[in-house]
Amino acid sequence: MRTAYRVETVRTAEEELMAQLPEGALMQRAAAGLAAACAGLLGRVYGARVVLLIGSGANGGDALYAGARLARRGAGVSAVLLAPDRTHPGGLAALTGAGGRIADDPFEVLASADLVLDGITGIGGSGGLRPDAVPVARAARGSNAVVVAVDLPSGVEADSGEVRGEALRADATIAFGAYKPGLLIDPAREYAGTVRLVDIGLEPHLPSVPEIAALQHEDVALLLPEPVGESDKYRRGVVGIAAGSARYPGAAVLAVAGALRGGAGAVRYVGHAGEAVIARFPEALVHAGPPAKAGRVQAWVVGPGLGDETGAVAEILASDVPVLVDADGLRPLDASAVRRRSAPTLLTPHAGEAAALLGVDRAEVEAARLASVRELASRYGATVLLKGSTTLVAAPDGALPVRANPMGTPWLATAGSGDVLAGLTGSLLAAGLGAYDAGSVAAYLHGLAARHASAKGVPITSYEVGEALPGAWRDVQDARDVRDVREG
Ligand SMILES: NC(=O)C1=CN([C@@H]2O[C@H](COP(=O)(O)OP(=O)(O)OC[C@H]3O[C@@H](n4cnc5c(N)ncnc54)[C@H](O)[C@@H]3O)[C@@H](O)[C@H]2O)[C@@H](O)CC1
Ligand SMILES: Nc1ncnc2c1ncn2[C@@H]1O[C@H](COP(=O)(O)OP(=O)(O)O)[C@@H](O)[C@H]1O
Ligand SMILES: [K+]
Repeated sequence: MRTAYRVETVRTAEEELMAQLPEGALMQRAAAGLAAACAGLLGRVYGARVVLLIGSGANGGDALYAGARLARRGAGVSAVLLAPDRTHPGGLAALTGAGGRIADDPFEVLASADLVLDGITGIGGSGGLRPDAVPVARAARGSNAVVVAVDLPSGVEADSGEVRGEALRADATIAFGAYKPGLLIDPAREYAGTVRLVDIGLEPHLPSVPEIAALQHEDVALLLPEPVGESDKYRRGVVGIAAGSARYPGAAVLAVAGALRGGAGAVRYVGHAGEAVIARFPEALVHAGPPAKAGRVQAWVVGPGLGDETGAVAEILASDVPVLVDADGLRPLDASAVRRRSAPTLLTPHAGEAAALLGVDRAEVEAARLASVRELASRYGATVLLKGSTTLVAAPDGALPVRANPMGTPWLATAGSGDVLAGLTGSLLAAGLGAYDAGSVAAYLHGLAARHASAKGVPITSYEVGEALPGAWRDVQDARDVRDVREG
């Protein structure tokens, strides 16, 4: 599990740790890790041209001390001071003492740089790059240098992943002690490039519950449902899929495709696209009548491709089993009906649907994913999975970390892939996972399946994502097998 903590939490932990260490030791740990990472990226330090972009805080201090270490190993290091009268004094003295220089013309040194270290702002920054830093950050991006952000790409909001103005686009970010939410959530995550964590000994001082959590293979493996000796198809869980319409029969097929690969013992399809479903999946149980007459299920999925035929939504919400509401099912959604439910509800909007539920513009949701998913979960008293470039899952209980899916791929931005996700998630719900786990495990497997299907980056169809789910499942399960062997 990768975990991220808010700035306030990181600062408290840092203060606790610093109180146990000699003055300046923590910054030296950070700088040593940073310099080592830069050396790795450069391959050869001797003779390399390194440019440091230095702001007014300790983030600049880290960059200056790391620059000094690289200068001692023979790199030509120049510092661009963006706030010359507030530059970290110890860091600057270390750099000049090691033979580093202060650049007169930032654009000249950037034009020939091999590596740029962004030490403009870290966790103390807010509100995008200041105007004087913007042309410098752009020149860094436009150069041939590898751009490395110190702790965070300058200009992004550490706590939310929002980018409220210009920010520096890095190829890599070397983060100290802990991830910050912005390193795991778009749009900021995109600015960070590849993120590497440097251990500065912070972990024992961080609280046990993070702000954001991102599952990894081993975590997902532990959550996958698995049949046991006494299992039969009913005990494994039956998922009901109320999806598709005369106008959109494909959504039904895709939702069933996802559901058949999600661990439930049987998939019941209810709606007007039964023929299309059965033609593709003879194993599906098909009903044309109302959901209440379809037979017992352990979880419902309602919404994909319903078009205007949304009559089933209220009926399904009145049931006493977990319900996933997606797509067209979200339009007629009544918050009080959702809040009244005794069983869990999982809403899976994309940004446009989330915006309609919140009464804001789509762009606002995309810019502030974390705030949006939290607000929806609290307003509806439901678990919410917000789809898109970073899929987030928030539980109605705000005390749980929001889960950020690390496994997405933009190749998933193809019509119908959300239907596959809805079916898959419903199947996991029917198999017994809670809404929070089902949502995050499904997003993970769905993203991994899409990566498999688009191997080496070829366009994929949503049907292929469904077909690739068993491969993704196997991949994740291998992590469990490795752990079992390790633990004897
Ligand atoms: N406290 C410590 O001992 C440690 C701190 N560390 C480093 O310290 C950083 C935090 O340092 P600070 O708290 O000094 O804060 P920062 O260095 O992140 O930035 C704060 C300074 O930037 C200015 N500023 C804020 N927003 C700005 C913007 N948009 N554009 C330009 N300037 C802006 C502020 O006026 C302030 O002077 C961490 O990100 C990390 O890099 C690490 O060295 C680990 C140890
Ligand atoms: N840029 C992106 N990066 C990663 N995943 C994306 C991106 N855009 C969309 N997705 C994913 O693709 C799926 C699309 O679902 P949805 O928007 O409901 O489309 P549809 O209604 O066509 O099925 C979701 O799982 C979403 O998270
Ligand atoms: K930075």
